[in-house]
Amino acid sequence: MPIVKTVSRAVSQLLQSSGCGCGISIVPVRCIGVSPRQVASDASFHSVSFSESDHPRVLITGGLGQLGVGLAKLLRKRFGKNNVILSDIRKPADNVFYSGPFIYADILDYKNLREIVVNNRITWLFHYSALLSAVGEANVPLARAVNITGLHNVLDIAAEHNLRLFVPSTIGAFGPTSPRDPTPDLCIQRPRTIYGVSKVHAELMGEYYHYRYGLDFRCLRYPGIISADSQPGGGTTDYAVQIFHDAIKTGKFQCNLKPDTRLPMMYIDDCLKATLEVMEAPAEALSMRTYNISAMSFTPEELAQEVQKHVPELLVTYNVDEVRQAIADSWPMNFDDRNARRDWGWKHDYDLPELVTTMFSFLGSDSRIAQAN
Ligand SMILES: NC(=O)c1ccc[n+]([C@@H]2O[C@H](COP(=O)([O-])OP(=O)(O)OC[C@H]3O[C@@H](n4cnc5c(N)ncnc54)[C@H](O)[C@@H]3O)[C@@H](O)[C@H]2O)c1
Ligand SMILES: C[C@@H](O)[C@H](N)C(=O)O
Repeated sequence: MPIVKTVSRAVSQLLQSSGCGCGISIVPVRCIGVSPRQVASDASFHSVSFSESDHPRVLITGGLGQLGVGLAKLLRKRFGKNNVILSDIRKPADNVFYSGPFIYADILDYKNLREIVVNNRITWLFHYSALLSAVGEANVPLARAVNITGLHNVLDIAAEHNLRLFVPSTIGAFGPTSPRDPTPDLCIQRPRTIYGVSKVHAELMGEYYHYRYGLDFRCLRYPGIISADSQPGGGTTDYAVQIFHDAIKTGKFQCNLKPDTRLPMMYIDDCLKATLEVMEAPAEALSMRTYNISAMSFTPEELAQEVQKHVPELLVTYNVDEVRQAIADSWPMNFDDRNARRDWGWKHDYDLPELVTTMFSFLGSDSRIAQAN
């Protein structure tokens, strides 16, 4: 394949001329600053860098989903509004459009993505575009394209332009043969969904690019994320957001998982805090490039009991969705995140009671069932 040949030629040229002390048999590939889609002749063109003291120039892909708008808000507070560009293939709501830079970016369009990175002098990329677990099973070809081909585009552009790259992984990157209670960082990963397979692929490709091309790849495996002001995009853990809306609007909630299905979960503020922290962590602190992060773990029954402390009238019934249940039954019940806590000081703020109180105060406790009826 021509690309492979070009890269290997470039690599051997570099090995001969760089004077970096790399041996041929055991290659410390961090010395090799060649990106996979870039020939050696224009490598120097991309070596233009910015002062270390500058704020990063950030691009978020797939930014109009459950997590991206909150991430943009957090990063804009830290780095300045105009240093953070939100992007997606969907049309943004007015409040999002007017809150800071927004741009159309289809991650399947390699040239367009590269143009955005170049024209905006992007230095950090948060790659949020994905099809989640349940919608992925409903459209495998699209999930494969977005989650795998899209990731390849992002990886190549990040390597080529020397970006720091964050790609989220998930509890869904584990499967029925993984230890489930708790699930450590390093263990068997044989997920049975296209979503999970694509996320294991992302973890491995990101780490490979890190060791092979020196890409500054960072990855967290998120639990199911719970947020008040954004809707989940078609996952297995969506019930844990929907229950709050239904409790307030109708006082009735039909859960699509069995009452005793235990899954790791996290409030969005903790998730976004961890994301910024791992991106800001000094490289020397990171003994790994992919970390589990954990906060709490509960079943639908336990969540319903906590919600009923705020809305005692809430009626919960169960109508199990076989696809989602099978997925949930293959996922971790508890996540072991000791490495994140040790390496870069990860610490969550929200346990189940604080999560539920915060969700209700956000959603407006005075609009609860009593008023809705
Ligand atoms: N929300 C969670 O509970 C959770 C948990 C673990 C991991 N994650 C990961 O975090 C990331 C963000 O999750 P989310 O919940 O915001 O997802 P989401 O499904 O809500 O949003 C994904 C976004 O990707 C966009 N997208 C789809 N195809 C695209 C394309 N071709 N080009 C550009 N954008 C495209 C969609 O328009 C959508 O806005 C994902 O990678 C997801 O796997 C999320
Ligand atoms: C867990 C996570 O990856 C997502 N919320 C899903 O259920 O698919």
